[in-house]
Amino acid sequence: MSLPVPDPRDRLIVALDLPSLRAAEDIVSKLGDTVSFYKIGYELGFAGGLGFARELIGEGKKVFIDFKLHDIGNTVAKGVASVAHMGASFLTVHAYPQTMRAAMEGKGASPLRILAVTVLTSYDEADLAEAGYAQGVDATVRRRVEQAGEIGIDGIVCAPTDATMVREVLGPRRAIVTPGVRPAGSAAGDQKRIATPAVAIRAGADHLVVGRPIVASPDPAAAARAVQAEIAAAL
Ligand SMILES: O=C(O)c1cc(=O)[nH]c(=O)n1[C@@H]1O[C@H](COP(=O)(O)O)[C@@H](O)[C@H]1O
Repeated sequence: MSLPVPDPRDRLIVALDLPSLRAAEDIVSKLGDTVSFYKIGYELGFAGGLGFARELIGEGKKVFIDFKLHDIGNTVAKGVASVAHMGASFLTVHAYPQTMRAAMEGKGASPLRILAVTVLTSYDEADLAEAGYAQGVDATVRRRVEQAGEIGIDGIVCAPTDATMVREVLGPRRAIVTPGVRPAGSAAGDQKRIATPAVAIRAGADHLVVGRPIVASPDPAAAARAVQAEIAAAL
């Protein structure tokens, strides 16, 4: 059995990393029907964005809550249950076995999909070593994906540069979501393990998360359409 093929528009997830509801409403209205899937993380989430997430869901948009949960199992499971009640489509947790198990238990029979974050795209070998990990990026990602697969996780968040290996280890049935996506010529910012939309799709990503190259663009809708066109051409 393989994954249901996402609607092509749902392959692009726009990260609403914005400081206020007003800024988020402005971008969502500029993006209009072009974008169907939004990610809400720390910045907007802690600025009233969870109510906005419910509004987006009410308007038929899909919402990815990206709070990268990691806590004791009971706290994770109950937090996940609350996100499931919101009607969100995706939620991130860090790929620690206890945390992943608790999250899968907490979502119950809801359609919420739990995504496990392997090694952040802003980390390179030196960052991982500084954080006390003896293994390098590849080995850490591989081990976490193996564990996520054993636990029966719904999907993985990884760098586009890891996606080929992740697909091999994970098999065809679970989702791969890649941030760290940069259209040719756009600034990397703090991202270290990046690739273009076409490379991410060809490596096996199901969904791409793009923030600044779209939300900080003078024409966000044109920037989103350009990413979607590159995705469509690479499929
Ligand atoms: O879980 C995530 O979405 C995530 C994981 C990761 O490893 N790297 C990463 O950049 N992200 C998120 O993806 C988005 C990328 O935003 P831009 O770098 O502006 O495109 C941000 O909202 C990050 O929080």
